[in-house]
Amino acid sequence: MDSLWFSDICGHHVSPFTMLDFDQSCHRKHGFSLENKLVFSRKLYKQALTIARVVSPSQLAIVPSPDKEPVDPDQNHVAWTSVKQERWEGELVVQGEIPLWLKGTYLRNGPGLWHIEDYNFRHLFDGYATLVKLNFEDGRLIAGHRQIESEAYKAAKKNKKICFREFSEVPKHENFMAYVGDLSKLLSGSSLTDNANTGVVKLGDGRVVCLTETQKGSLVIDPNSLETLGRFEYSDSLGGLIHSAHPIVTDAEFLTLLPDLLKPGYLVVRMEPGTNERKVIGRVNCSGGPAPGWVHSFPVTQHYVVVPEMPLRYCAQNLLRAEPTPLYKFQWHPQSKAFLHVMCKASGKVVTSVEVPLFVTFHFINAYEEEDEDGRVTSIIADCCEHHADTSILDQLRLKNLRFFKGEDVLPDARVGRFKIPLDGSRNGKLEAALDADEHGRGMDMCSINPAYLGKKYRYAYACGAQRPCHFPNTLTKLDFVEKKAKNWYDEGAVPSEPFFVARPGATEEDDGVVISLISEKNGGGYALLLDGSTFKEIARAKLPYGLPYGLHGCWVPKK
Ligand SMILES: CC1=C[C@H](O/C=C(C)\C=C\C2=C(C)CCCC2(C)C)OC1=O
Ligand SMILES: CC(/C=C/C=O)=C\C=C/O
Ligand SMILES: [Fe+2]
Repeated sequence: MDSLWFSDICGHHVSPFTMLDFDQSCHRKHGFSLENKLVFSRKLYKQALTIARVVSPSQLAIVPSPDKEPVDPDQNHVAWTSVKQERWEGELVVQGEIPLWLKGTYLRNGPGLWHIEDYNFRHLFDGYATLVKLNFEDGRLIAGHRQIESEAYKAAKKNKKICFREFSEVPKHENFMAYVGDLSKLLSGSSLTDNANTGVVKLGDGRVVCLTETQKGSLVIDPNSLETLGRFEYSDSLGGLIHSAHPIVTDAEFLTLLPDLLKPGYLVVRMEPGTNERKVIGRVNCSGGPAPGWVHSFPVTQHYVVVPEMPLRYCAQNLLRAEPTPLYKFQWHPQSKAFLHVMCKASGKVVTSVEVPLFVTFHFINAYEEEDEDGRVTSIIADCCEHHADTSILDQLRLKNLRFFKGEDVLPDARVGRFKIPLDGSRNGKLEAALDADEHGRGMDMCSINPAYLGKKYRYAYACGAQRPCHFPNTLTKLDFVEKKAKNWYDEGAVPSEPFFVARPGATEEDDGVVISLISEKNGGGYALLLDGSTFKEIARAKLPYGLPYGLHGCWVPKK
């Protein structure tokens, strides 16, 4: 029989199993068989064996061993537990119906492996990237996951220690001279990670790239095999080490922001499909603060790029530190104020810079232009998942906080923050909630929209909200900005990842499509979930052979 390198789905130990051994082992230890627990019939075993790719033992150099995962059941939710093996692929049993028009691959990236040997990482964003795929065709679903082979991941496996600077983790130095050497490597960027664990985008030319906040962490992958094909080399000489983790990517262009830490500001750049060269659209100088604000994401309208300047700013001193600070590589500068800058995409001119109330956001949702009756643009609306100008969400995403949940309501409140930016020369913009945050349990993050409405007036967004008490966004929510209402989906104890909207080809209604999410369950299981974009009711789910760790952002690769 083909042998599959499987770890125990219940996280007890790691060893190679045949599929049958795997089942028997589960039965021995837990009193249930894989068949009962995972709705895996013998027939499906056979199917899985023919479809599943055989993984060589050498690919499993790093897998969790039992003593490294927390033993307290309150602390080992599969969402915050390292992925159980390097890779897997197989067909899933579908309950319900996958629409026949849904043809293509949903890819989701995220930090899925949070330890090297005995060393456990501290922050959610530190984990080595795990890429997941859900390939839909003819109502069937083939799923898979695979570790991204970044230099940082390969070096960690080889040397059995962290070798590059991650979000909060820094390689340990043997002595002071090694630390000084590392500082010089930091300036050149060579000590920064290329662990592309944040998102994945499909460029207009079809290339699929995994991304993180470092420019060197732009890695091209094969969307079918999930193999890492190599680094995406930017061929321009714009330099810099970091960029926004969320470029705006359409079939026509790739837009991103390059923060300038030396002369505080941002370059707004554009790359055409089929090229690797970013060209500068324009530059925005910061209006306050010693450094640019963190630009994890930014919004665009049809004619403008909105450059956010958050008071949560990059901090050169914190970048150099060996131990994480409470705000990691950032610092909170309320006195430096918050601004939004609006740049014309065609001319690169900054048409306005307005001061806005202090805010904290990872994710902008969308933006659009408002016009007067003569068709003149009078203002810009920009929506984001806003954390009430409170940076404590960064601390809440430490693994010890995520793993330790005793039922207290500790998730800081968030809302859909709606900015109004006047274009009449006024110096101030407004920030208000777009709807009553109680509609979505005062949790708000990880959003998506119908991509056809990017930069245009839109009505719906999909995001993660909260059913309290909770310590992490635990619902999927559909936001209706016209009715100012939300529809919520909830499964007790489950951690859903970003709801991703895929429009039905030919649809004329904004919400005509499906919403895809991957759910990590409290019993260690997991499933792919499909909701109807309009009713927000479940239309299909498919159980995975084992639950996957939490993931961040995804993209859709339609079948050619
Ligand atoms: C959110 C989110 C952040 C994330 O980031 C990963 C990395 C490696 C970030 C690194 C850095 C900064 C955030 C600030 C500037 C320095 C640098 C070290 C590049 O993944 C996420 O999802
Ligand atoms: C998981 C998350 C942010 C991810 C950034 O990419 C936020 C969760 C709660 O707000
Ligand atoms: Fe993000």
